[in-house]
Amino acid sequence: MLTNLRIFAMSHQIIPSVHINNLCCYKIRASLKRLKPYVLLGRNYSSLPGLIGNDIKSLHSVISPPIAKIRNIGIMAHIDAGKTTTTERILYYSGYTRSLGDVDDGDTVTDFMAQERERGITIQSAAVTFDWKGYRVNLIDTPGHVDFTLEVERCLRVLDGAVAVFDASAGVEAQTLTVWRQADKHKIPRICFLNKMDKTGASFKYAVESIREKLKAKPLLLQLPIGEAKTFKGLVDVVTKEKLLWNSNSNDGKDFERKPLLEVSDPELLKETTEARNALIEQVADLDDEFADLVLGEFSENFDLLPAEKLQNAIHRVTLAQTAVPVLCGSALKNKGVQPLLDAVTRYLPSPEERNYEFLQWYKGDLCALAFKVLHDKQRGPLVFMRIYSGTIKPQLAIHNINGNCTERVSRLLLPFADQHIEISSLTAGNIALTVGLKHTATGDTLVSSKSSALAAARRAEREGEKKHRQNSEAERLLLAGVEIPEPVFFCTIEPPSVAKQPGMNGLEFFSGFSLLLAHTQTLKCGIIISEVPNIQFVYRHLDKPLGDLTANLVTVESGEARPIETSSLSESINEDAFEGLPRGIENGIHSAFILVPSTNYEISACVSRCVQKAMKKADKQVLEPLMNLEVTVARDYLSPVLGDLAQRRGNIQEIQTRQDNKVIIGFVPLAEIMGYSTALRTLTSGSATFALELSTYQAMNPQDQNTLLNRRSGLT
Ligand SMILES: Nc1nc2c(ncn2[C@@H]2O[C@H](COP(=O)(O)OP(=O)(O)OP(=O)(O)O)[C@@H](O)[C@H]2O)c(=O)[nH]1
Repeated sequence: MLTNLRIFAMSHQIIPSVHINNLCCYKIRASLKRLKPYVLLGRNYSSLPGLIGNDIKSLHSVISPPIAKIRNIGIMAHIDAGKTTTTERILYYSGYTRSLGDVDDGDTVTDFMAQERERGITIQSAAVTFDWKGYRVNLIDTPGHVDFTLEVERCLRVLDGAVAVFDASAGVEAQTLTVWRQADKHKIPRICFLNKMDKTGASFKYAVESIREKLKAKPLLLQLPIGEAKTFKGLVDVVTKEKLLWNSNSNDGKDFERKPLLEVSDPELLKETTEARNALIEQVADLDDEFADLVLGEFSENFDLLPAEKLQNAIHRVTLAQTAVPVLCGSALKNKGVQPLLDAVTRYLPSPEERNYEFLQWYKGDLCALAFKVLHDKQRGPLVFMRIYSGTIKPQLAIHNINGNCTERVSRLLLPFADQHIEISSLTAGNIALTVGLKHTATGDTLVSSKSSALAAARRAEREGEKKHRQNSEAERLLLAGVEIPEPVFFCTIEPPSVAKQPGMNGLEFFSGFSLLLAHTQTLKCGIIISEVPNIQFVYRHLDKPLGDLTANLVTVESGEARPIETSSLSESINEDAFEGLPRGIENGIHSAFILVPSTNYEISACVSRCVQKAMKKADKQVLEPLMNLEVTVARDYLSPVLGDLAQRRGNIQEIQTRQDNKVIIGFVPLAEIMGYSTALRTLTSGSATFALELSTYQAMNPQDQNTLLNRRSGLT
């Protein structure tokens, strides 16, 4: 099937074949969102010369801040946890916007793509740069859909720290697990923000427990909520023993007061906070020897005397070592808790120089950058987002692309602010830059100042490698690791709806370097709209067991009669590896036959195909199909119909958990049975359920299902 599809793509050269690498995670939310028609930005971001808008405070004041003052941060979470809302508040409080954007109204800065506005979800990561209390924060808003896991991965690998946002009523959800694992892979220090503390069902305790249990992380409770759900009105800072209350008359949350907890006014809260602080001190002391010495020495008699700063420094070290995660809480929507979150970002997450990037020593201050995202701008051409690890980048600088082995020139250098960009004259290590003029740079490419600089770095890396007796190849040592693309589970062919749209398809060739996204709306980012995704094919596999002998008979067909002209046989047992190459081998054979024997007519192709089918039928084959992990969160009332539906889809339910008022169904389902599930689930549950899917494994199909599949494939049914 796979081979056939590829043959199809090959023989129709105008029709590119695209592999969709995303595992699907559909979430039923459209009904919950007020889908507004696309509106232009309500705010003006570009009215002043130099691309900078009225609403944006000048960034020119500190173009290249000291590296210790830089924070490259990502916000990651499950869909709908409130990343975009939190980002909007961050931009507002940091002074770069003058009004609060609202995802429900479709006017946020970070969700600037029309599609994102319409659909109310974050598809494309937008890099945003702002300042907070003397720190430069480069913030990448990462998407929450598993569909866009690749986007998340691209962004995560250039971050020095991340904020994981949770819906406090749901705790750790399926996608949080995925992004958490990705952050683990890239060793990114994190802090947790329990958002939506105002929401019905919000539970600080439940959310903290789920972090402990599901993420296997050690939560450091730096704050406690004052009230929950409807009664949520503020926070307690456990480290300083202060309460933070937001002025109920202020509708933007800018005004809040920080007051020490006093025995006279808050005896209960003070007691609770003192206990929480003592527990925190003990927990941190267990993880940090320096702090343990301090606590056990000077302050062992009375933890109250321990200065907040000493505790904060120890929390910073523990966060960096990733032995525990600070936990904060609030409600972005109700404008509570975001400023303390920003303080925590600058206080606990690392600066670029605190990350241990081994390769930096080989570049010795020369330019070394990683292209982590490429966008295509109609006017400016490719825009390359890059993280600068060492050296300085300037406009008109020629830079060498190690992966592409080419040198090209940066024409302009920009600082990214959502879809607005500020032109600058240089940018140093630790920053995230946006460059114009690099036409051959693709996502994942390593960029250095020159070929000779790359060679010098390679020599240093080699010497270091010898010292450490490492086996890495030169390329491995020199290149920053590329983005790992998950194994595809779908293949499809994309055709333009008409010849007129054909030129637009040429954009597909950019996909190797640009972001490939196939959204539910089937709108490709390069601007091609296709009405539906045709020919979606699942990837089936064949079991690794001997398949027996194969014989291919070549026959001629005369007057409807087949007359054997050649018989060739493979007498050895064939295992999976050989088998996988077999269809391609036969295909190649056919092509060669046409070339070598021009007189042979087209019947040979059909004949060989029948031969192979016959031979394969004789062989003892087993088809493996992709099996997905499925997690459905559904209100109790709808549990039965959802279970009934899953049974019909060959679902295998492992566990049904209770989460607040909801049931969480955990199990497996074959991918082939789950297509169109979002619509079915929406209908079954009146739009109240959500689900997440992830590839689990490939499982053997039972003989009946396998027969049905093979018959369908061979056109018999
Ligand atoms: N009650 C409550 N709702 C919130 C809060 N923060 C966000 N929301 C709502 O939750 C929904 C999702 O918010 P977003 O900010 O779009 O969430 P997101 O995580 O960016 O979602 P994606 O972009 O799809 O990944 C919206 O309807 C918000 O209004 C909060 O603190 N409390």
